[in-house]
Amino acid sequence: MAAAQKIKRTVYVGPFVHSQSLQKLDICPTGAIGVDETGKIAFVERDVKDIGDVIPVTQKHGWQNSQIVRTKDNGFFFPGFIDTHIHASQYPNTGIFGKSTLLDWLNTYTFPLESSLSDLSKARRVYNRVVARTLSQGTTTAAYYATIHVPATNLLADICLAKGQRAFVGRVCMNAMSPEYYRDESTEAAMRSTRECIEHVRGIDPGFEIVSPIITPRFAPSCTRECLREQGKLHQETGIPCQTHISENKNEIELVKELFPESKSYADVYDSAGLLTEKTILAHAVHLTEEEKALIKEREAKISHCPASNTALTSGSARVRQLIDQGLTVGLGTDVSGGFSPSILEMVRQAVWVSRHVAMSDGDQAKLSMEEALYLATRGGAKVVGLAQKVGGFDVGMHWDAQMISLGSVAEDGLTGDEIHKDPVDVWGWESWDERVAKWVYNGDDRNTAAVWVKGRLVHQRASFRP
Ligand SMILES: Nc1nc2[nH]cnc2c(=O)[nH]1
Ligand SMILES: [Zn+2]
Repeated sequence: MAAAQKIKRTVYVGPFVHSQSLQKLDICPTGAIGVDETGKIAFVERDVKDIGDVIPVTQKHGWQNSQIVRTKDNGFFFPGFIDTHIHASQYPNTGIFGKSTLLDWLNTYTFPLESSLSDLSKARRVYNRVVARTLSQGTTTAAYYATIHVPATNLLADICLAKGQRAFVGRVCMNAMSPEYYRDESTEAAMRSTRECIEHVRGIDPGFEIVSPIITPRFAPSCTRECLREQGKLHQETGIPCQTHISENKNEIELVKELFPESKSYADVYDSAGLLTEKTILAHAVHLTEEEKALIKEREAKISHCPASNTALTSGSARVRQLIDQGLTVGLGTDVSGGFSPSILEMVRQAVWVSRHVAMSDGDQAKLSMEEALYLATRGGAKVVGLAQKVGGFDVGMHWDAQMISLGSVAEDGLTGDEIHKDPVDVWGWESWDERVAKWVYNGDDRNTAAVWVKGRLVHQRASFRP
């Protein structure tokens, strides 16, 4: 099923930027990165004397016949973004939430839309669009929620694989507190459907190299105890990762207390079902107690911070700086369509903004820096989805999951080539590299994403750009 595309040995020449650590961006203005036929980084040269002449570099590595791809327009290479929480099925609702909060938002907007994806031709249109759109925004890995429908969920996995996006594809499990028209009939039915989706992915990508299944109990209120336990058993037996929501909204937390009175906390509901492990992604985590944070840390479960969604649904402001300082592993999630944008670059901004609002009440130590937010979008996200050895940075041996950022191009400014050349340094090109990255983070969008690769395969390019 995978579109077999032969990858040419390629040297990516030009500046590159990636996270060295949480606080530190590594900015290399004179780089050349060699990517082999398996899509892995074979070498990283940092000091290319003459960026116009890479023959010495290719000779040094015996790569004379390789393809050369260069940055343009004051651009740079940056690791692909990792969206650790996105509902592919909710894409048509992006931006629609009114004044609702979580529980009425689910009933008003979300369940009717998700239910309509039983229509496979609609699912095909929606899923083709969401995968193409997220790739165009530089998202090379996404942890997707689909719907309860097996054929549509399998189709999402097919589309991710065909378009080359690294993805975790989850069939949503929900056999309780959900509308009659949109729920799993029983635990047995839910488990059967979940297994069918897992086997489908095994059939199209046996090593789960690009697409992986992910066990997806929607959230505690939408699953019976028995259903949670069965999913926990499957998670433990197969080692297939798991994703769910936690502690997003205060009414939701009260509901969990009512539904699971025997549990010490929301986190404990998942823990006692065997669903809290180092392969679990917990979305939101806005209102966790100290005990819950300690439990999540002990289990090494991961957190997807969804700042846009938490603001849109007025769920609250996650103390993300505190979560990180307390040793929890955090990545960013768009949470489309609770979140209003499918762009992780937008989530970088939103994470910074939310932390600044927290800082206005809690003090400056709550602030997340731009460098830290970029780390969460890349290496942090890679840790959350269990791919830290493969993606999120430009280290030798890692996969080439990357985007080429292009700044100040002619088309974006609406200027002609002549006009640009008359005044080439006025808007772009005069700043320090730190400032250039900041200008991209705070002003950039998909027009700056010239090209995107996953495991060395070109998976998106802007119409005006030919590598
Ligand atoms: N944001 C969000 N929270 C949820 N909790 C349960 N389902 C959902 C969902 O679809 N979106
Ligand atoms: Zn969500």
